[in-house]
Amino acid sequence: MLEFENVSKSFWTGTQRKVILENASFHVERGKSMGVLAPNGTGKTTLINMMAGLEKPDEGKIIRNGNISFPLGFMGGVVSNQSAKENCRYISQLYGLDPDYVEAFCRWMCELKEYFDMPLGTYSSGMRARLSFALMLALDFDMYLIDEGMPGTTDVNFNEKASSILQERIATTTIVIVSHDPDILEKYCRCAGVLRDGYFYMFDTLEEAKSLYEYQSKD
Ligand SMILES: Nc1ncnc2c1ncn2[C@@H]1O[C@H](COP(=O)(O)OP(=O)(O)OP(=O)(O)O)[C@@H](O)[C@H]1O
Repeated sequence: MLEFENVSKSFWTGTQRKVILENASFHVERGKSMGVLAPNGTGKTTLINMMAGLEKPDEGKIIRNGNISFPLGFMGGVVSNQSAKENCRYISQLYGLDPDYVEAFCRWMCELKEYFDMPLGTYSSGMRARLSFALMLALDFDMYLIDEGMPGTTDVNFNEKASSILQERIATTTIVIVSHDPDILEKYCRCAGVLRDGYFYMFDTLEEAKSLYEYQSKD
């Protein structure tokens, strides 16, 4: 469903090469949700962006089959001077979905009240995070890409609602979560990888990935 074949990626900072991935090969199977453990600053966002097709590898191939989401938190498609209602209806049309359904789902999910009809420019970062998450769930993807677990919202009700919807979705879709925190992966993932210093190690179970990650973290 998603396959990395000998993928390499690095950034030139002006003084050195920051290596994100060195010749990495792994795949995500349909129905087998995957976690990736990676310390902060090592390339979580870059990896998720490559999975979403937003960032290209320097070398190697990324094969994407099925309907893969944009990364949770990615707000590239929304327009700040328009309301959540207008954005939801517009984006639903781009994906060929019923605008009434997408609007109703997001209105229920994010609990933005009157702000749902006000421009996004008036939202707090938590409100934007809630809208982004609701939109992602409304758009019915085969695979959901999530950077660092749940959105950065302190709204306990929303987090509980979002977490239970995501749990339900696991039965019919595939989720990829990249995080520095093994506890975040626990609830959702059936297999996991570890990314560190450009090397990607894939394991059949989260337990094995955690053992390596925790061992490496002792250094
Ligand atoms: N366009 C770029 N040019 C140069 N360096 C970049 C670029 N994009 C990312 N980097 C660097 O690559 C490294 C990995 O960045 P990335 O955002 O993917 O990591 P991350 O694990 O998601 O980080 P964090 O945990 O801080 O969210 C960082 O050192 C970052 O500064």
